[in-house]
Amino acid sequence: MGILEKIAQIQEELSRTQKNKATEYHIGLLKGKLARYRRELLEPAAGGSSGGGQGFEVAKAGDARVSLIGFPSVGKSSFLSKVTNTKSEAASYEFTTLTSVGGILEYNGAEVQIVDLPGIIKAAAQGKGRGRQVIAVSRTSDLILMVLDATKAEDQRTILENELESMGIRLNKTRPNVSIKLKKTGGIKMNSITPPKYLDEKIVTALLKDCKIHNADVLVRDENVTVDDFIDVMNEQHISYIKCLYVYNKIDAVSLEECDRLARQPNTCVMSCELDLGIEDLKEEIWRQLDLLRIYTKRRGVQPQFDDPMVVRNNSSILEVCDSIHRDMKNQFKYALVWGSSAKHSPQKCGLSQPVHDEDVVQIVTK
Ligand SMILES: Nc1nc2c(ncn2[C@@H]2O[C@H](COP(=O)(O)OP(=O)(O)OP(=O)(O)O)[C@@H](O)[C@H]2O)c(=O)[nH]1
Ligand SMILES: [K+]
Ligand SMILES: [Mg+2]
Repeated sequence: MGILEKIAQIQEELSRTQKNKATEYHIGLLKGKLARYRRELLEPAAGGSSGGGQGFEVAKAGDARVSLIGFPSVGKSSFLSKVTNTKSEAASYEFTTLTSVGGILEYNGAEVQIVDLPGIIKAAAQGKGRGRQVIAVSRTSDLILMVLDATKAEDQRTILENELESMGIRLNKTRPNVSIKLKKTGGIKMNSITPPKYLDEKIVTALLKDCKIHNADVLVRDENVTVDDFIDVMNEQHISYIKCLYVYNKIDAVSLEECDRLARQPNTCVMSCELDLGIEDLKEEIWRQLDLLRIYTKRRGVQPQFDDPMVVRNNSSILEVCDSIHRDMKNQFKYALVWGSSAKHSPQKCGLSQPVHDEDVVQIVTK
């Protein structure tokens, strides 16, 4: 039996197994097996390309990457052409775009790479259409824009979420707070801060043994960790936690009430590429979600260039600022002077580990 059939068989068994206390354990095991087969399916064949496909993937550029995921003809290419200088062909027929196309959106002095992708369809994760390549690219992004058609049925969003989910992408979720430490002997032990509500040592042991792990210390730091979360941590190398913003396009074609209803959902923006509605709000929301920091570097006695910030990721420190200036900078570093909200007094003298905030002014003093 091939992997696809095995997956189908487990999915079928899961769908006909009633969920209750008595079947909980069995369902957990089935899910563990499902994750294992999916992982096998996604592992690149020896000597083959790593999922992106030859010539499919665009090179990374800019300070962050945003991918456009959606069904055919929802307006992904129209959006790329609208917010960047790159033109991606848009047309009324499906699958107009057949490869990935990258463009740069300039916002608040940052360069955000927007990647337009072919439309994906149901069963993309099983190899239908360009689905797997598209999902492989989306895995490399900092934010997924799930582009939806405001005129289409509600289930488009769930179908896409399921496709991404089955390829190991977790949207708007943080990594479950569990650690698995492999050992040479001693069997499997589970410890926790407060007893987990949805996990016990029996299921944890069975899941690990199914993956040929017989000795490990499991530490559950969050009582709400589920069996699915635990399976994700077991398959960690294949799971990506990525932010997602849901974007309904074509609001020019729905009623005001419908538009209002869509816009009220969490993590959601609405727009019309055709009538140029909501585009500026969406750019602002993309900026907010990416959580980038603008740092103005200055030389001694010279005003910083406020129109040309250096952009670093959230949770960066002076070290990352140094690395962005020059690969060798940290070796010549003596101290930094910082003006702005991260400084206790202005300027504050600090070392490499000092965290920076958005719009800090930084002067690096070298040896
Ligand atoms: N009414 C309306 N039509 C739009 C809007 N944006 C795009 N369209 C139309 O929708 C059709 C598809 O647009 P594309 O940008 O090609 O969509 P896509 O998602 O890139 O499609 P594929 O590349 O085929 O997956 C085109 O005919 C566009 O003119 C909009 O805001 N409102
Ligand atoms: K199209
Ligand atoms: Mg397109």
